[in-house]
Amino acid sequence: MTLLVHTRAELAEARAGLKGTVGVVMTMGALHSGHETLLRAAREQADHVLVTIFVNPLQFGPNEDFDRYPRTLDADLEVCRRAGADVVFAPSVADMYPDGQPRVRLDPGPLGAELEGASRPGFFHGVLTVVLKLLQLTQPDLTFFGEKDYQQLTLVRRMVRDLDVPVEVIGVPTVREPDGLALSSRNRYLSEPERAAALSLSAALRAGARAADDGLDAGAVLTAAQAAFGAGTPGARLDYLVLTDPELEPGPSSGPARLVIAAWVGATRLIDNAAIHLAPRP
Ligand SMILES: Nc1ncnc2c1ncn2[C@@H]1O[C@H](COP(=O)(O)OP(=O)(O)OP(=O)(O)O)[C@@H](O)[C@H]1O
Ligand SMILES: CC(C)(CO)[C@@H](O)C(=O)[O-]
Ligand code: BAL
Repeated sequence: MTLLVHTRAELAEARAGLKGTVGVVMTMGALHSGHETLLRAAREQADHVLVTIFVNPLQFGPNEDFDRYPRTLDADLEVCRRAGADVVFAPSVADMYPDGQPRVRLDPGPLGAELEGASRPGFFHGVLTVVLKLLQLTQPDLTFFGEKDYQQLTLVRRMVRDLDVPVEVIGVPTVREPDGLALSSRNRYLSEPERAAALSLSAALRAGARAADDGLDAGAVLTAAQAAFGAGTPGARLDYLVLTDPELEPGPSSGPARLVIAAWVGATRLIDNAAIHLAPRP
């Protein structure tokens, strides 16, 4: 049985009833198979699964999609039930921020101003603040984050390490549509032609990974990825396409690397990333 709770008091009571290890999956709802994979990973690795569903106003910029973000609680509960979640915590904004917007917010450090943080100022302050609050409220042993939001996963890991938060962060590989598009709640915004244009992101990542597998160097990997992006169905506008090391520090010239991409498709901003293995330099 899946118990739905809305308030802190209800959550505290439900949490006290969970004996054994607890895995928490944080979401903004509009659940899809990517979320379901996180829930199933939690189901396998923890005795109990607690899901949070909260569209966090703190991480949205003034011109972003907070108001229009899909809210589909009934369908989300069905997904949670199917995946065997024990508790769903779906607070209101007033439940989460009873004193209004918090004046104290977590500083994500320099990486918080790069990539997603450069395009969405204040985004990671809002994300890390709500993640820490939800960790405090739910007290998990394990918490699961998708690699699709790779910079978010990296910063959550860093926060947990830097602030000694007693939880294990588990990264879950990106779930994709058969044609390569990374599942994302924002895919719901896409029209049919935009859906076709959105494939430019994953095509760029695939081309970059192929170039690295062929032994090409970092510069050529990036060039191959840019060319594949440009050759996709018109309609996607690149925000960034960057080759970094696995910690999102500036690009390595050999060994493990990460190709990260963000693009606008119409009014929708999508992100994706892939692991790249650069050949050893001669
Ligand atoms: N395709 C996916 N594969 C694996 N994990 C995912 C995928 N999509 C989302 N997640 C993870 O689910 C968690 C909740 O994400 P969220 O509710 O923001 O969904 P989303 O699809 O990323 O939404 P949005 O479209 O707003 O970015 C995050 O840890 C996120 O990385
Ligand atoms: C981690 C999160 C639930 C915080 O609001 C959100 O950023 C998300 O869904 O990835
Ligand atoms: N999926 C990460 C949360 C956000 O884009 O707002």
